[in-house]
Amino acid sequence: MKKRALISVSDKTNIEVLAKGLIDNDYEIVSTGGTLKAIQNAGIKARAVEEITGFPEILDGRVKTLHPFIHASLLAKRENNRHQEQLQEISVTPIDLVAVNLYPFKATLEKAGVTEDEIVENIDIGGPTMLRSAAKNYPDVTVVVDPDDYEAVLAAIQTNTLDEAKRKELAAKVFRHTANYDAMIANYFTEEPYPEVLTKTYEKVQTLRYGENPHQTAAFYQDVCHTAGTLAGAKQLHGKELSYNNIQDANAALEIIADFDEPAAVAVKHMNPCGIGIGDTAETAFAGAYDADPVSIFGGIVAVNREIDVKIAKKLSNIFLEIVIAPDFSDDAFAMLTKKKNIRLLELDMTNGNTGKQKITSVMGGMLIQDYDTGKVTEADLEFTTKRKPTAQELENLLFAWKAVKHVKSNAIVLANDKQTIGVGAGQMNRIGAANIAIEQAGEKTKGAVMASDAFFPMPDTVEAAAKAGITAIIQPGGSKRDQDSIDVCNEYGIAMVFTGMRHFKH
Ligand SMILES: NC(=O)c1ncn([C@@H]2O[C@H](COP(=O)(O)O)[C@@H](O)[C@H]2O)c1NC=O
Repeated sequence: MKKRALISVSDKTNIEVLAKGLIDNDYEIVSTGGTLKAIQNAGIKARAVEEITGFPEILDGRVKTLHPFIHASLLAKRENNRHQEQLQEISVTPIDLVAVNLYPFKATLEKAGVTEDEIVENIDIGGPTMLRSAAKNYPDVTVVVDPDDYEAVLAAIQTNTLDEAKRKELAAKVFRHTANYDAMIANYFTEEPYPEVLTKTYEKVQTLRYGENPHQTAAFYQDVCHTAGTLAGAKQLHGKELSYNNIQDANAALEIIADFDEPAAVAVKHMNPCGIGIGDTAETAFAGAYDADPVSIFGGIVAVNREIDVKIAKKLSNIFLEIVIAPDFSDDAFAMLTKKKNIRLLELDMTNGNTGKQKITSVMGGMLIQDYDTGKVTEADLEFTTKRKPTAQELENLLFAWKAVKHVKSNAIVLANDKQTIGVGAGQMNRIGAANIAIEQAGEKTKGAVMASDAFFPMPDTVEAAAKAGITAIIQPGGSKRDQDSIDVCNEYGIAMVFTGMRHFKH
């Protein structure tokens, strides 16, 4: 007796290859409306599903294969006599292979000007139902959801090697596929940012050579939707594959640059900025980021939010860098940078600053989710706490330093002057420790510079250290029981201190 295959596909790629291969291997084909037409147009024999069900396609295609005859023929166990008798009682022939792919829900969501109706109509119901029935019955039924698998499946049929293990692999792929599909639909319907069940879904971008260290395995996954403006949406123009640490650092660079509208450049090492510069042009911004710490930038990652021209490329070429990210590279800049085999160049339109809505951190046994820290302060938000108010120049530096310190691991202190960071104290277990590192790094440049602290000063020691180093203005959240002690020290040394009322912890 001939075997029976049911083909019902939205993406009709290579459908004739599959259909012909099956016919050559003594299958008969049953198919739905558009798929049947495509198969018959290729000169291949196939029967309409209505012939099997005795029921017409109705409700504009909402019901075509949703029929007990179809699901009985998919779910009946071959070794189960009762199942076989019941099939005979209703005169239904078992189906041995199912090739189904689903209505393009994701592509529909991403279509410009799409209507709610169109989105809802692209929720496939009959397809997943057949896929799941066939996958559940994998010991007896082969299920193919991916057109890329047609050839391998045909080859296995041909060589009689389509065993239960292979059918189980195909079934697992189906359940991952339908879970991903349903998660996209669930997320489309869900407005609640923290629903009782979280159905995030990700697709693999690449298996990485190793993780944070060579003895760890790793892979990079991207959100199935919304990758525009993110690292996952970047185009790699040159260089070898990104590593796990590259991805983390590049992401940190993008999160920082997203906070700046004006020309800005950032150099990142180990997820902390070692230099941030802004300016009237990308060239001056990069000069600032470079001069901020010409030592640490070595082996780092640079992101610039404007086109990289040949002048910047020349400077970049003089340093060993892992990655350069920019919205564009001029032709001569690209030619110059690509002479370096090891540098990776990523093109990314970062103007919309899309870092994604939520930040996820894994913890043992679960995960934490929070909004991205998109908090911003302007002059109007500041509380002027000291006798001396900051000058216009100091104020500009303070607001710049505040943007920078937000992206430094806590406890964080940033010193800045003249549109560039000059000292960064990151990730210390006490605030004075972070301040001392920043002050030491800035050296003589501290004179007349400003200081930003990501959280309040629990005691006035950091202010005292700032005063001794020649810092003239400080920005910090305020809110400590001992704020007044810090204010008193500022007044003693003529330092202008402002409170933001907003904390920027980053762990
Ligand atoms: N409603 C049903 O009974 C049904 N059965 C199969 N489909 C889908 O219809 C598509 C194929 O349709 P056609 O062969 O008419 O182009 C496939 O993506 C398949 O998953 C259905 N459509 C949606 O639910």
